[in-house]
Amino acid sequence: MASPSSMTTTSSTTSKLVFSGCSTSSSSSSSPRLLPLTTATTSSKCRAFHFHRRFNPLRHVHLRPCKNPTTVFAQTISPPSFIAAAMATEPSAKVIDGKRVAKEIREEVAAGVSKMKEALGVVPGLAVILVGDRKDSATYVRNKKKACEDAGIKSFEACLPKDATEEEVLKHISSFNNDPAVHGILVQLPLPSHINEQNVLNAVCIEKDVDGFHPLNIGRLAMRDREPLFVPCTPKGCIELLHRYGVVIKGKRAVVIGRSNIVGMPAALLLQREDATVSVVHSRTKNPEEFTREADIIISAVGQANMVKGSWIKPGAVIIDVGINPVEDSESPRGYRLVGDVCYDEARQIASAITPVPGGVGPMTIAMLLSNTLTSAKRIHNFN
Ligand SMILES: Nc1nc2c(c(=O)[nH]1)N[C@@H](CN(C=O)c1ccc(C(=O)N[C@@H](CCC(=O)O)C(=O)O)cc1)CN2
Repeated sequence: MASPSSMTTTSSTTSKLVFSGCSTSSSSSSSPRLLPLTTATTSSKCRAFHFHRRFNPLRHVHLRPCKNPTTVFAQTISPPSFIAAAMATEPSAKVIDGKRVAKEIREEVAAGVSKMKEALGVVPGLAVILVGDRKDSATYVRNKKKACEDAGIKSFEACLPKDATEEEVLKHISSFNNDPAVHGILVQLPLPSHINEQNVLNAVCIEKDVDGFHPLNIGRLAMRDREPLFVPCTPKGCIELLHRYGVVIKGKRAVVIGRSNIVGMPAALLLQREDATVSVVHSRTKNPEEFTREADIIISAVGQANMVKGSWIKPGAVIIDVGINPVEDSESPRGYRLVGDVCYDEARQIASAITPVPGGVGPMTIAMLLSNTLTSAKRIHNFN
């Protein structure tokens, strides 16, 4: 299991590079793992997309009930078991394309923004506060600004030096709280260590808290029959991917790996609100693989490259990999490449569906931010 210090949500591209292989066996991570015949047969039979019939973007997959009476499985035509054994060396999980879904959402938001502008003459506005000179944070803020521009959302920015005081940050928040052109406010995390994150997040007015990190919004997320005004963007993006790919959550066993405030904790709350039975695995969990192996749905958000091995995964599970970890790669022009928390090559042979890194959950974070900003503007202006 990851050490406590590495149990962060996503590691940055500026953080230390690591070598991290997949399998603990002698085979390399890039070579296909040969599954035993029994595993291969099981996984091809119950390659379990748990589809809603109502909406299914994977139209080429035939839907038919599995022998398990409680679940609907999607299957391609079942091959004889000897073919299944041969196929077991090929990756067969469906790739959940977050980049494509995020683009769709951004287009939906752009359409909503122009509708609002036409009807009311109001343009939604998002204010971003960036403190310090972390390269990764600066890139995320730049990408958020560009995404706003593309969707027709006005963006406001306050860039403060790394030695800015907490009072200065609070002053900017207060000014955005009082600005009627601003409908959403976010403070890019992490903040420099001398600034108290809690004080800062508490200062954002909850009606503009598009990151959903205000304790009142998180508290409502945790309570039954209460509705938060906003849900944090990355976990919301994870659930949106499951919905858009027709994965049934209700009644399923889910494991969230990592308990950060930004991803793990709210992801667990969201899954619970969707009627999953949820376990949270963290740095102090003994034998995390035993919990993970029971899960129909895995959301991993620890920031530890290739931590979740193929042997941790139940055949047919759906995997949402939130980790973005740089690993040394001399063949890449940047000298590194990004990998997730889950050993992708191994997982693709066992899971029924998986998000890639990059191009999975990452792009959804910004798409959900735009969506939350439009929702906020609509609520403030009472526009449906
Ligand atoms: N105030 C916030 N701070 C942070 C959040 C957040 O939601 N609110 N999340 C992360 C960083 N983040 C957005 O802020 C973010 C992370 C990753 C991506 C993304 O698109 N990743 C790409 C890969 C990018 C690359 O090549 O480097 C991907 O996974 O495909 C977008 C936004 C921490 N801080």
